[in-house]
Amino acid sequence: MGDFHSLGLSDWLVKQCKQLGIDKPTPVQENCVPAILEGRDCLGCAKTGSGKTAAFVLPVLQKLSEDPYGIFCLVLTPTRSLAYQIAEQFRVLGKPLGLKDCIVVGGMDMVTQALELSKQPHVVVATPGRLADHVRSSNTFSMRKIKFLILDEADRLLEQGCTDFTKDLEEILGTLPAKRQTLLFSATLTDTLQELKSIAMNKPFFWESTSETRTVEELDQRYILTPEKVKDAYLVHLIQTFTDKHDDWSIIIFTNTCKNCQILTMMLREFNFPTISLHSMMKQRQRFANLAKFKASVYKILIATDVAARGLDIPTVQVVINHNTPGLPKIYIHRVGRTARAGRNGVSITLVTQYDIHLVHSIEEQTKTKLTEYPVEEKEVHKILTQVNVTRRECEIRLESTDFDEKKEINKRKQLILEGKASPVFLFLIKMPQKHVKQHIYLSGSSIHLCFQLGLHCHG
Ligand SMILES: Nc1ncnc2c1ncn2[C@@H]1O[C@H](COP(=O)(O)OP(=O)(O)OP(=O)(O)O)[C@@H](O)[C@H]1O
Repeated sequence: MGDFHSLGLSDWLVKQCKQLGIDKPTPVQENCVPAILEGRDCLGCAKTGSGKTAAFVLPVLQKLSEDPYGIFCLVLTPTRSLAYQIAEQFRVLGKPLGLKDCIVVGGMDMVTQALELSKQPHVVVATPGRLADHVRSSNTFSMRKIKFLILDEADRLLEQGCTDFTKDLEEILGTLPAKRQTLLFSATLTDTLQELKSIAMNKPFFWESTSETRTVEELDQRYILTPEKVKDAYLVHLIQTFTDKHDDWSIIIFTNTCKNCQILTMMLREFNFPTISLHSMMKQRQRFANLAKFKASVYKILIATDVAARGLDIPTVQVVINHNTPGLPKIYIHRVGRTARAGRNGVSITLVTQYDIHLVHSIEEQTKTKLTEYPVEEKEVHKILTQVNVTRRECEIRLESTDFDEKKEINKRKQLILEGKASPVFLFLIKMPQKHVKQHIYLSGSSIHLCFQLGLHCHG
């Protein structure tokens, strides 16, 4: 393996890498950096935690230093926290350049962002929805001269999942010059490869790690077979044993819904575990604050939905627990990839019910790895079973007495509006005094819909 000089990077960049403890290029960097410096489009598919971010940040900074102007590079990424993380890498590695960056994500003030965009930053890191909003509503910035378009977690950006980015992407792509370099990176590219190839203009350089397995060797992948009703007791037991043995470990627990995330957080706190949550029903500032506290190890346990499954780079995370078995192997790959990063060791434990066994089989098939059983003293789990289940029930009741479900309903409506499926001028919410009845006045264009909502059911 060569060094960063031999890839064609300048002294100042090599020095910056050294300062970050990055001495030798990883295979994805070794292969993609020279191709990008040559001016080629690039598709890079490498395992989680293998340094894909620097594989695009370094050549972009090199080119930027040769001809600095704004806006030089646009990076698109599916989640807000990832946008901040990528911008941070640009900022740190590009410090000697006096790099100006701008982060454009939802949940933050649009006017401030518009102002920053108008100052022509060198690099814009954005989530597609919010950037498309700016493209539609503002003419104070131009991306007509960008040299680089980067899609990080490219397969997620291009797939048509619950958050469908394709419309926003089309809008953004329409404002970019045809002559540019397009770089696409992910740990799971193959599904959408054809689509990705058609987005890249030049004949792209394609690099995929040759390893047989899709997950890293340093990751010890385990499962626990458990009936649904005993899951939480296993979870509490696992955390107890990990925290008894290790002071400096952080744990990420993935679960399937925002509500479950909230309930598990409340429940683990009842057991005095320093727990914090991250999900899409939280305000953006709260999400950042929680993530920062977790990164700083103020809280050792993060309970998250898949909003945190991709890209997050937190070196202290030693354990990933899947409270539910992911339905798609690629979600599994990204989730467990939050540990065992950059050559470190890590453990993942997936709680599997009898209904999920087929999911484990398809995960094993895709990752080309066999999950092994995690040994647990069942007697210990049974000792805490009743206490755990009662605590969970209490937390559920406590959550029901808050406006959590109502917020969910409002978020759903906002999403519909954003997707253009409803186009209200305003959305008013009036709370009725009765315990379970809420009245929503909902102005859609010129017509007013009065929705009475009973619990979760909306009759409008
Ligand atoms: N050449 C290197 N040597 C050592 N560490 C590195 C090197 N390049 C990057 N790193 C570090 O490795 C960690 C993981 O890098 P990065 O977040 O870019 O991974 P990734 O491949 O994008 O993972 P994911 O697919 O999960 O997003 C980071 O902390 C980064 O600073």
